[in-house]
Amino acid sequence: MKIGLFFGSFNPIHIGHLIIANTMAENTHLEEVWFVVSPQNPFKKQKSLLHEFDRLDMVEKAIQDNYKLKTCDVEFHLPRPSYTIDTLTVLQEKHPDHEFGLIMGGDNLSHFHKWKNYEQILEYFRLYVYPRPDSRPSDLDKHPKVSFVESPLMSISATFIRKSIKAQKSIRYLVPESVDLYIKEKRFYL
Ligand SMILES: Nc1ncnc2c1ncn2[C@@H]1O[C@H](COP(=O)(O)OP(=O)(O)OP(=O)(O)O)[C@@H](O)[C@H]1O
Ligand SMILES: O=C(O)c1ccc[n+]([C@@H]2O[C@H](COP(=O)([O-])O)[C@@H](O)[C@H]2O)c1
Repeated sequence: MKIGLFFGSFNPIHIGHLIIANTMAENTHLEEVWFVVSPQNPFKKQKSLLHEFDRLDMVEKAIQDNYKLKTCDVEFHLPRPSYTIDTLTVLQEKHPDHEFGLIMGGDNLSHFHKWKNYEQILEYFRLYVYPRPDSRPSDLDKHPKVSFVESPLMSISATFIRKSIKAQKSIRYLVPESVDLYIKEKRFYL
């Protein structure tokens, strides 16, 4: 099976992530998209980073009615910070029959040359990139293993959502209703 691995902090998951995952599942050869929740991005040190279990719960609530979308908590059991090459090695060993590709936003492609063993990732895995406003052009834009999936640009970010919650503003429509209710119930990001 062809699986797209969508790595992220998802702090919290928002409709941008869901549109990206669905676009990839519908418009590429990928048959399923797995949301791989990362406990700790090597480049991000955030005070407002929720526990990984809470972020995973929100992803589960957001994707429950779409059979092509799944969650993956493999990085919960791996050393921190979460280096993608190590996770890919573990996943490929666990699932030798699956063909994995990586899904990311254009902002992550611009910084991809700083990732651990990025050349090795590109040797073995295809990258499916969703364009993001203000992403800087990258030398990898035309790499044979990199495919841009053309789709409408979205300015939405988890940072904007966290700021809105702190400022007591509604985040209705920016996240699925189930996630909005859960954030309110748990008083996250206040
Ligand atoms: N609006 C968007 N357009 C394109 N890609 C996006 C968008 N939002 C998130 N992504 C991509 O989704 C993946 C996970 O992103 P992440 O969980 O960091 O969300 P974020 O909104 O960028 O969060 P934050 O604002 O906290 O940095 C990354 O590959 C990121 O590039
Ligand atoms: O492996 C690396 O060197 C590396 C460097 C930066 C980011 N990543 C991963 O990229 C994913 C996107 O992170 P984020 O926080 O932008 O959602 C997340 O899974 C990180 O662990 C991985």
